[in-house]
Amino acid sequence: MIYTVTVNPAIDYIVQLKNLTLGEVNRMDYDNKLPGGKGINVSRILKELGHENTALGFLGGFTGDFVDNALQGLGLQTSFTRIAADTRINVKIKAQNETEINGQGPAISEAEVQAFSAQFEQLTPQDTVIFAGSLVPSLSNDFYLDLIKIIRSKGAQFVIDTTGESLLKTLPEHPLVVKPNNHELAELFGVQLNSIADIVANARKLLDLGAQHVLVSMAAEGGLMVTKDHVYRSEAPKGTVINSVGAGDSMIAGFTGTLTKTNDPQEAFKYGLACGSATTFSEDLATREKIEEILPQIKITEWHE
Ligand SMILES: Nc1ncnc2c1ncn2[C@@H]1O[C@H](COP(=O)(O)OP(=O)(O)OP(=O)(O)O)[C@@H](O)[C@H]1O
Ligand SMILES: O=P(O)(O)OC[C@@]1(O)O[C@H](CO)[C@@H](O)[C@@H]1O
Repeated sequence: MIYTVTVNPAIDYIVQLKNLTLGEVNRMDYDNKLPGGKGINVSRILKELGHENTALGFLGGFTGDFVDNALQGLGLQTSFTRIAADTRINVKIKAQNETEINGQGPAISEAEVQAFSAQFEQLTPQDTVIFAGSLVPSLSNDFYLDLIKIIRSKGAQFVIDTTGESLLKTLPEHPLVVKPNNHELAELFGVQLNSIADIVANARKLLDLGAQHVLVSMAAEGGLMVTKDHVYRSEAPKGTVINSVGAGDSMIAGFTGTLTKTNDPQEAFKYGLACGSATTFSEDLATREKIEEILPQIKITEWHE
């Protein structure tokens, strides 16, 4: 079973207007509320692809009820821990350009954390846990790492989509895959990445530090997969960009779902790329139909120095 963990879910409040003028009263042309949070997005794409999964995390208040109902409506399997405080609302403004205003997230009590963490005792070596998204301020920076240690003690795999020090700390526990984008990779090692060779050299550092597979996403430039013996590259298919929210989550879902099913990293990379682009070309997250439309356009080649 694949589990996704969204510690800090959200209602993604999508607001569309032609022009946003700061300091003025602006009127929306269109708005929509979607269940959001990176792990939840991963779960939604996994489900589209037919990979059985359960979404875990914390939900509270009327906003938490909204997210829960929306996920039930989508037919997602969930096991969220209820909390007293309200789940956050993240504002996504689509005007001349895209602006996101994400909430910090609710406080989570020690008892709520205990109830959540107890679920990890049931894991088996057949399970994979995907952590994605920010922590809430009341949790320690080692929250993911402590859970990862439990996961590894059960022989299960984990995937983590985070950045900076929080990512580096998890590498000795051998994540199945990590997926920084090229900017995050540069920041992680305090370097400038001026060429594919630079990106590959720094992605290799993540392998050396313990990651089993490294993907580097490069938005409209496509992506790279770096393994011990090979580097694969793909351009991104061309299309009209409608929504960039969730492209990275979709890539993680496509890659991890396919890898755990087929054990074929190249096939998994292909699905990851197709899911990322399919979401970019959709209003909400990609549907299976859109992913299947994009899949034949993905061409992976081996990259050599
Ligand atoms: N403009 C685009 N055109 C085509 N494909 C895209 C585009 N943007 C993203 N993708 C696809 O989605 C993948 C993931 O996107 P990106 O590199 O933006 O991840 P990210 O920075 O984690 O995204 P986000 O945080 O916005 O979800 C890319 O590797 C690419 O395959
Ligand atoms: O604040 P975080 O947890 O880093 O990111 C949360 C978020 O921006 O990520 C998703 C897109 O990747 C959205 O659904 C959600 O609002």
